[in-house]
Amino acid sequence: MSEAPGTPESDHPTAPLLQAAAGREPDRVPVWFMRQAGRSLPEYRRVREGISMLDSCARPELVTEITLQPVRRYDVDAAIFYSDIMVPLKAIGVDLDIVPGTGPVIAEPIRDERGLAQLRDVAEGDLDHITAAVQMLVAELGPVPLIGFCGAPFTLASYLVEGGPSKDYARTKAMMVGAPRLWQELMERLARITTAFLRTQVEAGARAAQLFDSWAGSLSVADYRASVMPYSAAVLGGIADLGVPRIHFGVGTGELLVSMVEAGADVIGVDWRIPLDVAAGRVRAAREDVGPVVVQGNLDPALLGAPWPVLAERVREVLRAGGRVPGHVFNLGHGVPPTADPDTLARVVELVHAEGRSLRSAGGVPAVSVS
Ligand SMILES: Cc1c2[nH]c(c1CCC(=O)O)Cc1[nH]c(c(CCC(=O)O)c1C)Cc1[nH]c(c(CCC(=O)O)c1C)Cc1[nH]c(c(C)c1CCC(=O)O)C2
Repeated sequence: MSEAPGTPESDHPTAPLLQAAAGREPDRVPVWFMRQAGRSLPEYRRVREGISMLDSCARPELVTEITLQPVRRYDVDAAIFYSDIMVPLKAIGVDLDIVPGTGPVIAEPIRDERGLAQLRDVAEGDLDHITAAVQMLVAELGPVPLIGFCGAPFTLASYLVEGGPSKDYARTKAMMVGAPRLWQELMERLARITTAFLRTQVEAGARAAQLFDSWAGSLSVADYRASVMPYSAAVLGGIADLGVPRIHFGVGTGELLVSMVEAGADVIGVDWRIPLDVAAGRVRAAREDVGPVVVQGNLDPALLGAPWPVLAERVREVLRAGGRVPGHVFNLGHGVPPTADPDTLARVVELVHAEGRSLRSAGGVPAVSVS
């Protein structure tokens, strides 16, 4: 943690991602894809051969190569650090694996006070491989900003309590409402661990940070606000001093967007279930004090398999809706599916860059000029 924070805007003031995140109008609509690095790319499958997911995350040269692969292939406006939300837990010694085709699996799920002992704070040296990987990466990336990320406490808790992926999060929610003190302790520990993971990435050179609360959309607003939001707010607040834009994302969060912004987002990630301008409108209507809302999203990833003319029209629709919001970062509504055709993603990037600006101005709302 001896690294001084970078100078996020001043060294590359024109990075479109950072401009859009600040509510300015860049020369082109920035675009990147969640899970742009990974199994949809043949070059990824090649370098991962015979190496487990978690091992690959512990090798800085491999992390660098895999993170760069989509940047080389597509003209995306950001790289996202190749890692996993479970990596900081692995780094503090939690016995877990990432099982191909299943996802994260926990050897001893956390169900009581005793289980909590697995979650110690991050100590000096635990995240050195993360620092090394980020430093190696930013040296190669040049002007393309790196986005650091972490899983939000609720999404991580869902894996730790269930023991693996879940459809209903039944044990997690039962603990949340039935054992509030245990829940609080679990969430506080996770907030500290994930904050350390995120700070490490930003201090090593990441120029934006995304909090993935992928499964928060399973919660009611009341439960989210009472039992989840304070801990996400602690993570987002815990990196506020670093001065990088914070993106807050979840799936199925139409009802939670206002609370997620309140938790501390500079950019709100939106899935495909709600148009971007409607999402921004909800936030502004509820919270006039939050300032210009910047959105990220929100093409339905399933549509990547549709015939190009149909898909292209849907991309334009997203750009028009984003054009009615003061800042838009184009993305999918969730991660790139493993079956996605990389050539299709390349065409989406081209289209966003070619038509994004004019579709934005056709959208109807004058650009907010900050500078
Ligand atoms: C769901 C899941 C997790 N971890 C894993 C899964 C997938 C299980 C499967 O489908 O086989 C395991 C995993 N995670 C990752 C990989 C390798 C790459 C790939 O499969 O594309 C694999 C095999 C990279 C990753 N995993 C993650 C990233 C970073 C985010 C990104 O690239 O956008 C990467 C490269 C983050 C992650 N990791 C997890 C979540 C919920 C998130 C947040 C993003 C989301 O909701 O999809 C838990």
